[in-house]
Amino acid sequence: MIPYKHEPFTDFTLEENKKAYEEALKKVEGYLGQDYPLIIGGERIMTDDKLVSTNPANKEEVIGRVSKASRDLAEKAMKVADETFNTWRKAKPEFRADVLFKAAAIVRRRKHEFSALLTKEAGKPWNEADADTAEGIDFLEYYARQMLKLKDGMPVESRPGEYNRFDYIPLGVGVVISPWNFAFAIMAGTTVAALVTGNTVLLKPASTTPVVAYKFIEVLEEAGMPAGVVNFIPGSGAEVGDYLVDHPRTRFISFTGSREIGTRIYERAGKVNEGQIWLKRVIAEMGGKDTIVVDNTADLELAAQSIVKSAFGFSGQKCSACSRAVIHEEVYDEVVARVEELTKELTYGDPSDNANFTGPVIDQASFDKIMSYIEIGKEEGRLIAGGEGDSSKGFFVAPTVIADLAPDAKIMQDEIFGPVVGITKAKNFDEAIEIANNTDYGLTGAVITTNREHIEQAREDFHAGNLYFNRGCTGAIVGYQPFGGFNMSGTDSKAGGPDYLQLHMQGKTTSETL
Ligand SMILES: NC(=O)c1ccc[n+]([C@@H]2O[C@H](COP(=O)([O-])OP(=O)(O)OC[C@H]3O[C@@H](n4cnc5c(N)ncnc54)[C@H](O)[C@@H]3O)[C@@H](O)[C@H]2O)c1
Ligand SMILES: N[C@@H](CCC=O)C(=O)O
Repeated sequence: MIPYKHEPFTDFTLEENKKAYEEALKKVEGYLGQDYPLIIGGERIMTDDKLVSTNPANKEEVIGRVSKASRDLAEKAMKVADETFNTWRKAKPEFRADVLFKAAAIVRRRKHEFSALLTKEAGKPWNEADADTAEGIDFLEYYARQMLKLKDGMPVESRPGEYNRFDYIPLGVGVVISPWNFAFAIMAGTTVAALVTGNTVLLKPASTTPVVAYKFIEVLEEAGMPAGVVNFIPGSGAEVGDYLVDHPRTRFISFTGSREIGTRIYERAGKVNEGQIWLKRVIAEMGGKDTIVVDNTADLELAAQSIVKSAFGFSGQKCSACSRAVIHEEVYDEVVARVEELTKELTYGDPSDNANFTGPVIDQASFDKIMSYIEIGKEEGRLIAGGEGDSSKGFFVAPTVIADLAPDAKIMQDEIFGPVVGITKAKNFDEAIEIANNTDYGLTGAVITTNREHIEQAREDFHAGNLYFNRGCTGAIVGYQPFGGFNMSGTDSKAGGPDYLQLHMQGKTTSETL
C-alpha cells in the first residue's frame, strides 16, 4: 500500500483542466431535475414527499427532487441497520477498508463531475468545489489506512502465563447528520469513518444538498459496500432528526452543523430512553467565530491577503472562515485600507463561471440573516466594503467589511456564516490574544507575525482547535491538520486525525490464563 498523501488540487489555469470542468458541468446539467429515492437495505423507495434541491445561484434551476423519509421509514431503516450490524461488525477490517479504497478510486475518476455538482447544488466556485471533492477522497484514503493500523488493537503487557489483548470493536448503529457547506467531504468523511470501523449507518444529509449525497451512496454500492450498511434517509431535521437522535437503538450520533442543532442533539442524546441499554456517544462539530490576529511586526500584504481569502472564500460559509480580524494599532490603518482595496476587487456571481471569485449564499434564510447582520454592522462599526445583496435570481451578498468595531460587538461575537468580516484594533499583542479568545467558540485562528516569541505565546494562549501562523485560517488538510474545535465549536473530535476513528469504537480487553 502506498503511503497516504493528500489529493492534489486542480490547476484551472491549464486549458485542459478548464475544458474538463466545463464538460463536467454539462454532464451534470444533463441530469438535473430528476427524482431520487431514499435507500434502506439497498432497496430504493420513492416517496411523494420530496426535498427539492435548487441551485442557490439560480432559484429556478432544480438540481433534483429527493424522497423524504417519514418516521415510519426512519424506523424501518433503523431495524435494517440494527440487523445488518450483526454481520457487518464481523466483516474483516481489510474488507471494509477496501470498500473505501475502491470508492476513492471511483470518485477520483469522476472528480470533476462531483465538483461540478457541488458548483450547481451548493454554489461552490470551481476551486472550492475541487477542494471539497479532494477532501472527500482524502477522508476515504486516510480512514481506510487508519483502520488497517487499528485492526489489531493496541499493544498491552502480559505477565508470564497470561495473554492480554486490547482490541477496538464497533459501537452499533450510528446516525450521521451532515451539513451543506462541505456537502461532499464532510458527508462522505463522517459516513465512511463510521462504516469502516464496523458500524452501520443512517445518513441524514443536509436538506439543501441531498443529491450529491445520493450520488456518493451509489459510489459506495459500486465499491462493494453490502446493502444495509449505509442507509440513505433524507428528511426534515426536526422530524426524522429528532426521532433518530432519541431512538433507543441509536448507539452514536456523528453530527456536523450549527451550534443550535448540535447542542439540541447533545442534550437529547443525554436522555436514556425506554429500552436503551447504553449511553449514546455524540460527536458534534459545530460553528466558529474565527479570528486572524495581525501583529505590528507582520508582513502586512500577507496579513491583508490572508484576511480577505479566509473571509470570502466560498462567501464565508465555512466554519473555519475568518469572520473577525484583530489588528495591532500601529499597523491598523494600513491593513484595513489594503483589506478594503482587495475586497473591492473581488467578483461574485454564478459560480459556474470561473471568472467569479465567489458565488451565492445557500438559501433565502441565510441571505436574510446575513443582510440583517450587515444592518447591525452598519450601526456598530464603519462599513468600508460591500453591504449590498440581491436575492432576485440567486442569493448573492457582496463581500462585506465592517471596521472599527468594539471587541464585544455582535458582529464580532455571532457566527454570521456569510461574506462578512469584522475588524477591531488592539493596543498590543497580549490584548489581541485576549480579544481573539473572547467568544464562545474556539475553532480556527491565525496569527500573522514575524515575532517568534509571539508565535510561542499564541501557541499556548490562543484557544483554537486549529491555529495557523502566517497564513489564513481555512483549508485544513486531512492527515496533515486534523480538524475540530474547542468550547461551543464542538467536541474537538479532530476529523482527519489519527485518533478520529477510535471515537466510533469501544475498547475491549481480553485476558487469557495460559
Ligand atoms: N466544526 C465543523 O467541522 C463544521 C463543519 C461544517 C459546518 N459547520 C457548521 O455548520 C453550520 C452550517 O451548516 P448547516 O446550516 O447545515 O447546519 P444545521 O445545524 O442547520 O444543519 C446540520 C444538519 O442538521 C440537521 N438537523 C436540523 N435540525 C435537526 C434536528 N432537530 N435533529 C437532527 N438533525 C437536525 C440538518 O438537516 C442538517 O443535516 C455552521 O454553523 C458551521 O459553522 C461546522
Ligand atoms: N475543514 C474546513 C472547514 C470545514 C467547515 O466548514 C477548513 O479547514 O477550512
